[in-house]
Amino acid sequence: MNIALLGYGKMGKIIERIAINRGHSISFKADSKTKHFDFSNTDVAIDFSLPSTAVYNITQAINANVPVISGTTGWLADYDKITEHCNSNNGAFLYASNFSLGVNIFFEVNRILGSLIANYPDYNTHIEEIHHTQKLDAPSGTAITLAEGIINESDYKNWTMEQPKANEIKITAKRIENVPGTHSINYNSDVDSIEIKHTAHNRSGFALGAVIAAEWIKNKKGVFSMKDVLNINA
Ligand SMILES: NC(=O)C1=CN([C@@H]2O[C@H](COP(=O)(O)OP(=O)(O)OC[C@H]3O[C@@H](n4cnc5c(N)ncnc54)[C@H](O)[C@@H]3O)[C@@H](O)[C@H]2O)C=CC1
Ligand SMILES: O=C(O)C1=N[C@H](C(=O)O)C[C@H](O)C1
Repeated sequence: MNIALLGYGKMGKIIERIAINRGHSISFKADSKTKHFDFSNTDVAIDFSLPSTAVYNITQAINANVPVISGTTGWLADYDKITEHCNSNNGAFLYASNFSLGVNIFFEVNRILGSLIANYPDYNTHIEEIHHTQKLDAPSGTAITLAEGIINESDYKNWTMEQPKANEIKITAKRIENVPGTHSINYNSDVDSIEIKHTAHNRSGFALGAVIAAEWIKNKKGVFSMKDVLNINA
């Protein structure tokens, strides 16, 4: 399969290596200097770029009738606009805040724990994410997905990075040199605490998940998530 890399930074380079190891070719690589995207020899596009460029990149791929997956975070205010554009053009699009298998399992554990603790209001909920210092957005897309997972199972209505109100989940974002991505959810009461945590040791898990998603979406139409790729029905 021929893959276009929309974004050739830390993630784009690892995706290239894993895609080639799995027998794929790179049709073109776009970075901040690329003026024109030539999708003529592309089966699937993979966008890992910047919060400010993801919407443009995804739109270009959809307009060229090329299935596109995006791992770029920090642009989700436009998610509904993109899914409408995809559906009205009979395109194929998949966004995941985190492509790693481990985090997608973690999302399910988070959801189940959130639904269990929802019955016990003595526990205070706190999400913490830690990333490298080059990260442009905060909180991380993964932390937002984790918060939404808990909100869907409980009386929480929102997340915040400020002082939380009673129905808000507090998210703390820390930036530390070279950390690929660590997420933990802590439930704390006066008598005990429960914590679940996912630690990425490097970026290969994200990149492998993105290539697997690209292989999966080829020849499909619609808007998808990693639940579809990994066949998670929980
Ligand atoms: N969903 C997931 O599993 C993961 C998501 N991410 C997200 O992916 C994004 C990229 O992460 P990194 O590769 O670490 O960042 P990076 O800063 O290393 O790379 C971004 C690349 O985008 C390029 N770029 C800038 N303008 C562009 C344009 N108009 N078109 C195409 N490319 C352009 C830059 O030249 C740079 O090479 C971030 O939003 C990050 O949060 C990162 C890791 C995993
Ligand atoms: O910017 C990163 O590096 C990462 N971004 C994603 C996010 O915002 O959740 C996924 C991963 O944690 C690495």
